[in-house]
Amino acid sequence: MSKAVVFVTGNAKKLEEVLQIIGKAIPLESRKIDLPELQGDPIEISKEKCKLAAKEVNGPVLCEDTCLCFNGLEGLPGPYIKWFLEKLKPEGLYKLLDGFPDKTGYALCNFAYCEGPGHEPIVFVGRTDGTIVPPRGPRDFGWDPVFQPDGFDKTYAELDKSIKNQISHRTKSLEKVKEFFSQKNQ
Ligand SMILES: O=c1nc[nH]c2c1ncn2[C@H]1C[C@H](O)[C@@H](COP(=O)(O)OP(=O)(O)OP(=O)(O)O)O1
Ligand SMILES: [Mg+2]
Repeated sequence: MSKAVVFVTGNAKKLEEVLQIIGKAIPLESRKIDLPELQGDPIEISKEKCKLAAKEVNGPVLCEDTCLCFNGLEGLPGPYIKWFLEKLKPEGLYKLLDGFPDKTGYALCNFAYCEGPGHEPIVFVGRTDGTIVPPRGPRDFGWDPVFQPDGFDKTYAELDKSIKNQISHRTKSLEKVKEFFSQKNQ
């Protein structure tokens, strides 16, 4: 019998969304562990984060790392968005682009799956393109108020949760995770 997969995150809002998106497609347990904020290439970060999670849990784990990338800033803040958001708040994120005419950007979610300690993680990339705008909408989840996905006139924060969950970076990554598990369990 295969062991349950543990989704490791320290972020309750992330967990909430993951459970909404994944439904019953993958039976998940969750574990609240604050994994280190690594630096470098986003794919490498999610792999290393997942290895650390697998070590902590000593079994199969999923985790993800989320980036918000500004095209005008060559992809920054990217994986460092957590600290930028914490210090600058949503207003400051938009102001960062003062002097940069290109306000486009993208949200990136890299899920990683690791079978257990010593195994190489597999990464599933999900990306949603959009524009960085002055903050609008509820403040309950991260940088949602400043990200307006392409094709919508509302920010992630203003959109119905069900709409965000149809088009988000997280959903696109999880579609690939679901596909992987459905093949694996055949
Ligand atoms: O859909 C999202 N909409 C808005 N904001 C979001 C979203 N997803 C993550 N975020 C925020 C949380 C954190 O400030 C940063 C990502 O950093 P990231 O390290 O991946 O998340 P975290 O440290 O909160 O949780 P974890 O324990 O899973 O690493 O962007
Ligand atoms: Mg983190």
